[in-house]
Amino acid sequence: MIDSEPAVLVLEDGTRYSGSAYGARGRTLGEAVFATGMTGYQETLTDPSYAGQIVVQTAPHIGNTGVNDEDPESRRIWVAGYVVRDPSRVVSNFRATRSLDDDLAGNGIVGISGIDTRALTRRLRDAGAMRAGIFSGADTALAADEQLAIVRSGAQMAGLNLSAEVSVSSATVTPAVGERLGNLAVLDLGVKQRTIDNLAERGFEVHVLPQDVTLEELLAIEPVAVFYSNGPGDPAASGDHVQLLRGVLDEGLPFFGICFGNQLLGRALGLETYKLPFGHRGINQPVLDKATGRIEITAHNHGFAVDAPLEGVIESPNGYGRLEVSHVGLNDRVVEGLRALDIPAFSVQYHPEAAAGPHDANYLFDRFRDLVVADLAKKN
Ligand SMILES: NC(=O)CC[C@H](N)C(=O)O
Repeated sequence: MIDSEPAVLVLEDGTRYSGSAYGARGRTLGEAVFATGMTGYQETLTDPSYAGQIVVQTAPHIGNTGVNDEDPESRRIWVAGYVVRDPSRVVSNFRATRSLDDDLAGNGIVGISGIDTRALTRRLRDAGAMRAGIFSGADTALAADEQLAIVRSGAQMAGLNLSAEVSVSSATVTPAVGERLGNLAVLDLGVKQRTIDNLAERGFEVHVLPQDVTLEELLAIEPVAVFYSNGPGDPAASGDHVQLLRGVLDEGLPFFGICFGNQLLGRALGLETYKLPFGHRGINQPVLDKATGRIEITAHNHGFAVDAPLEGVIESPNGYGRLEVSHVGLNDRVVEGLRALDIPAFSVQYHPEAAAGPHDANYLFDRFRDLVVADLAKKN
């Protein structure tokens, strides 16, 4: 269903884009960011790392394959708002059970269509990610300066802790596929389904734990290793998760972290994180794996990054021995992975689970399994 009810997107710098209401009607606030994937809108919408963000799709035509029940990465849509150029008028796919417009409306997600997403993306690229609001339905009657004041009263992403919003409230268990290696403690900061699947396929019994779990509760499941997931928010506002991770590392447990998990490993080891001007969001980002010299095309979704020298060995300021940057983003030379040299811990800033593709980085789950197997052999 496409209609022409008016809607407006307002950026905190005062820029306004007029378009049509898409999805639910009303008002929504969030940080405006752009995502460059040509495919995978369902995976984008259901990625918990997008909580608190209004996502702009740079691909102009969205919704062609509708919405199916197999591709979601979590139990619901998490974006705060959705911006597209040209929504598909027809749904054409054998798996589709509904249209994207209906799915957004059903989930209460306020969107806007018919705006110049290319101009908007250039604005966000030049001025940086910023607070924004979408106003439709009765909220279009608000005066422009009133709408702008509402946008400017919204939360800044820097300093925001959103983990409690997205995490499970009680533990869930996914059995290992094939030969069982042992229990894996996964701290759920917004974990994606494909990550759980990949870990289970490597022989882990995957225990997804609430984000406020204590070290004692975590150790009580007798994990052979610990994993920290991706997730929304500013890693600098996640002191409790960093403390928990230091406890895990002090126990000598092998550790793997993805995205938010990479930023928290960096902080646990004593490095700083910082906010990127507009971030990396898409499925076509080149990354160098320094260990092999191989360049991978990878999926990204991050607005913050770890601050560390790209070359050479660093001494952990927190006493965890030597560490190095393992992966480098080739578009802007941003840290995309960390490896500790004296403890069994590593992490990547990007997404080896890579829904909706590409799968170049899938080997990282094997690397984690190998690390745990070696650790178990050493301890036995
Ligand atoms: N996907 C993620 O884990 C994102 C991590 C963090 N919220 C960031 O924006 O950088």
